[in-house]
Amino acid sequence: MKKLNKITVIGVGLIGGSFAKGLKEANLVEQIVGYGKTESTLKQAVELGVVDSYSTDLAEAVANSDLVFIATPLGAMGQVMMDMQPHINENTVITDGGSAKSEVIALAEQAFGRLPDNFVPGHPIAGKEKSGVTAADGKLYINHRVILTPLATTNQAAIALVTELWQALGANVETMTAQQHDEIFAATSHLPHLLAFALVDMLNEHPELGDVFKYTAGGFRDFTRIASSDATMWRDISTQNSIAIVKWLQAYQDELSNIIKLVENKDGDALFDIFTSAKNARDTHIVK
Ligand SMILES: NC(=O)c1ccc[n+]([C@@H]2O[C@H](COP(=O)([O-])OP(=O)(O)OC[C@H]3O[C@@H](n4cnc5c(N)ncnc54)[C@H](O)[C@@H]3O)[C@@H](O)[C@H]2O)c1
Ligand SMILES: O=C(O)C(=O)C[C@]1(C(=O)O)C=C[C@@H](O)C=C1
Repeated sequence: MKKLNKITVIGVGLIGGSFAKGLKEANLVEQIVGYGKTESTLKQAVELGVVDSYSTDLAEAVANSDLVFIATPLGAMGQVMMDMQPHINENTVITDGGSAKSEVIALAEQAFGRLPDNFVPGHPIAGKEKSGVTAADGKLYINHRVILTPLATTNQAAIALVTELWQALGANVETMTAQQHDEIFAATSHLPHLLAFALVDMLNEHPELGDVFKYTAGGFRDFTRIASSDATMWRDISTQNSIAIVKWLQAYQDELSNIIKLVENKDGDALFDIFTSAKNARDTHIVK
């Protein structure tokens, strides 16, 4: 692809930093500028070679940018877009990396008065339980999906540019509606994170178990790695995608209620069928 002049990353943490670092490593942009809340983080981003420079002035950071990537926690995106709106050039493509999409689209409509044709909502399906610029990794997106949720009015050239950039980072880009996205990722990503947080919190709240974490092993570690994820990020996802998340939490509660009954009744055959069906599904679709 043609080398771009300037990209601005707002929120230079794990997701924004990995995007910037990957593009720098691929030598696809003349200048990547970081903007964020904390100047020390931005300085560190330059020192780590994640961005070329930074600005603490949003107007300066977005001026004449080819593309602005918003990678703050979801709860900060509405204000960021409002603050950015008076300064952004109408040819600048705007995209984001937020983990829930319908609310971001509604916030963009509010901030800009109408949804900008150059706004391409997105979500990389890659990450880790670590956050911050020190966790940024230019290879994070290789062989991972990126979901774009453009609207019928979204500019095709803007979609093409965002697609090309993600592909240059090694990602596989797919498109769906924001509603489909929020439903699917409530089930496959948001639900497991809430379950992991709930399990660790529950055991932590039972002092009668003593030093219970001392006795955890691989199974617990695998199940709960994501309970080390950032609390701000997951608070914002839970509140912005609450309807879909509640639906899937309730479905899980129903499944658990059924399993409780089967365990109480020592119904080994029914439990065996559930475990076999789950193992087959996981072995077929996930474990390669
Ligand atoms: N962590 C993951 O696994 C993952 C995966 C996919 C998408 N996401 C999404 O990406 C976004 C960023 O997540 P992350 O894991 O990179 O978080 P992070 O904490 O690593 O980075 C967020 C950055 O945003 C900055 N920031 C916070 N408020 C700001 C504000 N008001 N203005 C400017 N900068 C601000 C922080 O200082 C930090 O540098 C979130 O919306 C999250 O839902 C995260
Ligand atoms: O691998 C992890 O640690 C992640 O949490 C990444 C993960 C997920 O797989 O659910 C988490 C949230 C995102 O929005 C996308 C990806």
